Amino acid sequence: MNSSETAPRIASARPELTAALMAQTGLDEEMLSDLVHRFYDKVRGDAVLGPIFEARIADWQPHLERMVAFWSSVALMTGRYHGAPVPAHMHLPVRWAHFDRWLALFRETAREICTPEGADHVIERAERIARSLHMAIEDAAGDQRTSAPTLR
Ligand code: HEM
Repeated sequence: MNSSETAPRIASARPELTAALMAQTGLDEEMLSDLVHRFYDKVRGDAVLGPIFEARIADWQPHLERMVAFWSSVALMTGRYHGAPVPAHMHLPVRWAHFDRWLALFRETAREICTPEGADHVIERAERIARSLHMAIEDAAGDQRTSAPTLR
C-alpha cells in the first residue's frame, strides 16, 4: 500500500494517525462539521444554555469554524486547533448542571450525525473534557474563596 492510499483527505500534522482514526471511527471533517453546526443550533435554542452563549458570542461563524478545528484535533488528532479552552470557560456562570445539559445535547446530536463508533469516540472525549473544564472552574472559584483577606 503506498502512502497516498493511507493518507487522510484532510490536512493533518499526523497523517497516518489521522487516517487510522478515520478508518476506526468512520469520522471525517465533513461529519464533524455537521456535528458542530447541528449541536450549536440546539445549544442556541436551549432555554438554559442559549442565553449564556448569546451573551458572549456576537459572530457565530468564527466560533463554529474554531469548534470544527477543535473537534478535528480532538477526534482525529489533526493538530488543527491552537486555542486555549480553559480560560474561555473560567468565568462563565456555570455549574455541573450546565455541563450535564451540554453533554445531553452533544450525545443526542452525535448519535444523530455520526456512525455508532464515531459517536462513542466523540462522546467519550466530550465527557472527559467537560469534567476537566468543570474541575478548572471549581478550582478557580475555590482559589478566590481562599484568597480572601487573611486573618490578623
Ligand atoms: C456548560 C457548558 C459550556 C458552556 C456554557 C460553554 C460556553 C462557551 C463559550 C461562551 C465560549 C466562547 C468564549 C469566547 O469566545 O469568549 C466557548 C468556547 C469554547 N468552548 Fe465551551 N462551553 C461549555 C462546554 C464546553 C465543552 C464541554 C467543551 C469541550 C468538549 C467546550 C469547548 C470549547 C472550545 C474549544 C471553545 C473555544 C475556546 C477558544 O479557543 O477560544 N465547551 N464555550
